[in-house]
Amino acid sequence: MALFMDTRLILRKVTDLRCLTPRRYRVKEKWAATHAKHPPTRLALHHFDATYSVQLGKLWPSVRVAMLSERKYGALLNNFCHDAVLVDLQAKGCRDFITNREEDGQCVFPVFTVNHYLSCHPNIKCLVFPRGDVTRFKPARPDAYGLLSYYLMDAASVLPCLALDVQEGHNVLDLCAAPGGKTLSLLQSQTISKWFLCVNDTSVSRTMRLRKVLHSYVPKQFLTDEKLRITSFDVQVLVDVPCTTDRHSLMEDDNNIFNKIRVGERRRLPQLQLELLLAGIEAACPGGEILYSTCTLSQNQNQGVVEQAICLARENHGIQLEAVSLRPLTQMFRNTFHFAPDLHLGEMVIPHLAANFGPIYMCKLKRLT
Ligand SMILES: C[S@@+](CC[C@H](N)C(=O)[O-])C[C@H]1O[C@@H](n2cnc3c(N)ncnc32)[C@H](O)[C@@H]1O
Repeated sequence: MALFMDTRLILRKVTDLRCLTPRRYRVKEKWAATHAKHPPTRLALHHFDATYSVQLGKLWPSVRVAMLSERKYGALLNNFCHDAVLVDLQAKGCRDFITNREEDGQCVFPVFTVNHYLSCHPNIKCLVFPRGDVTRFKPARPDAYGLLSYYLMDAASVLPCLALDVQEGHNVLDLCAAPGGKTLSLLQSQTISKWFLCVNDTSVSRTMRLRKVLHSYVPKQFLTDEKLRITSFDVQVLVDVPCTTDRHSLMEDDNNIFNKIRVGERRRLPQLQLELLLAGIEAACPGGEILYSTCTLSQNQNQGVVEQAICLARENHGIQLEAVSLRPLTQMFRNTFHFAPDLHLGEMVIPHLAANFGPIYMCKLKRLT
């Protein structure tokens, strides 16, 4: 017994790394200097409590609990990978929420409308654990060619790509593309060889991450200049703008937009979002479609930006736009995600403890002139 106690004592001492650090290198942590009195995560929570309790009313307490809990991921399957991970993941209890929707019950929309989104993206597969199951995915492993088998992302982030509805012959512009989750979803489409994709992002470091993601998941023959260009323009435009990234802001103090030194940047966000959406609208041809998306619950950054963009495009550029209903899409996935009820413009996945995805806001506009 005494021996056992001694061993435990020694172990505890060894795991306390301070005893392995020479005294002159030890740093005494200074709380006042190293820990902000009001960490950005707390500032974000105060801000969200003030604005979202008004905006979401009685929904806010449950959305708040979900946002402060561990988020749920989806595994976007990499169709270019040669390993049979789909069967493995299904054996673990996952299901592809896009094609396997039995538990979504009866659909109230005509079959042709519901199937429309899927007919264009039969290959996009995103696996999720069932409602209420918070099992984590293991990191993806490379196949014999070095391509990773799946990409972990908020499963709701696939919805803007489905909503964009890319078809053969389209030119696609992903205006704010890094680190590349949505680009990768778009590239999984069966018709990838029949359209051109242009991806753009201002941030050099994030564009490097985007390149790394693409090279880890997509074979070289699809990354040639004729198929994919990493810069900026055309018909279908995905405008996935920078926003207050509500979940990140609540959970991580690093790189947090609620940090006091970033107040100006945060206040300028709606203006930047408006400029990006207008750039996307101008880049689209008449008849083209623009998909605006964010990962915030904020009305100012969502419907507010879209309303202003519709107005300014008409007044300043003579461009007429109409909002395209995404209701068929939300009906399709209503048992996988929780959608905000009755938004007058666009649709929004709201976090819920049983399906802790989002927030993801999306609004589709069609350029008429
Ligand atoms: C929400 S993230 C995009 C996430 C990406 N679509 C994905 O699914 O992985 C927003 C991106 O917008 C980029 N960004 C910020 N200002 C921009 C600008 N003026 N033009 C283009 N991209 C911009 C940021 O660098 C950031 O990578």
